[in-house]
Amino acid sequence: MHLEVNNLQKEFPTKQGAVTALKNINMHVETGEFVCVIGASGSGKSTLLRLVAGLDFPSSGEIKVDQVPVIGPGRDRGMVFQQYTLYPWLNVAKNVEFGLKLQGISRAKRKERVDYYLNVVGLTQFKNALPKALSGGMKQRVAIARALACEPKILLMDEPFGALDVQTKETMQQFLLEIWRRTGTSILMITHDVEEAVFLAQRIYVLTARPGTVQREFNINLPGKEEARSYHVKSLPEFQQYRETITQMLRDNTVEQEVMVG
Ligand SMILES: Nc1ncnc2c1ncn2[C@@H]1O[C@H](COP(=O)(O)OP(=O)(O)OP(=O)(O)O)[C@@H](O)[C@H]1O
Repeated sequence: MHLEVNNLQKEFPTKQGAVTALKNINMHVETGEFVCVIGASGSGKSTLLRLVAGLDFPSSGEIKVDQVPVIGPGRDRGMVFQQYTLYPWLNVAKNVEFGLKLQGISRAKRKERVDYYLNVVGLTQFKNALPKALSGGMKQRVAIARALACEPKILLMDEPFGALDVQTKETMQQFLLEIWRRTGTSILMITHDVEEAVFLAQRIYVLTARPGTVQREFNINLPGKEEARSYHVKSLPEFQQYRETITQMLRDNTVEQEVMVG
């Protein structure tokens, strides 16, 4: 899998004139990589992910997955959003199965995949439950299983843990790392949480705000990449260093914006 974003630009027409949400964005994700995009509010993170997902079109530039230009949504890219997007009237298993049905996959194969991915996310016992009976973290695990079940080339995640409480969020981050290792899936994730990005990603793109441009790319080298990484990593000086550098970068950005507006 090779995802590339070349000279991407996105403008939105408004009554006050065009707003440039993204400008000259270049980035890539390779097979099995975990990449985060971080930026302050308004830096165009969601816009970027929507473009990669094919839910909107760039004003210029292009996005390719394995050399094929993105011209709309496709099963090569799985999406997980911040808000739980489960069908409330379908039970957990049927939610996971939904996309497979649309793909015309046979009943036997569907059952096999649903069972497999429910096991991956640890929700086998809840397969007959309706979403309303699940906690926020569990709902998000169903959403991840649903996206993985379609076996996309890359998982696109838009602040997937943004609506969860701190405790659940930490559990889900650890859990996502385990899934990533187990399935070898490639992940492109948007977040505004520096600690989350440094903990999860192998590489981080930091965006500036208005217009969103890539300010810097970081390779995150922390111990425990191969084996299960634990939260102890957060107390390492290297971790703190990454966190402080990126936080400062975002802060400077925000201050510049405020000065410009003021
Ligand atoms: N449909 C739209 N029409 C006009 N402007 C838009 C539209 N969508 C986004 N924008 C503008 O583009 C910029 C980037 O928005 P976007 O939501 O992608 O940022 P973000 O980094 O995801 O922000 P947040 O973290 O607050 O969600 C903002 O200035 C926003 O106002």
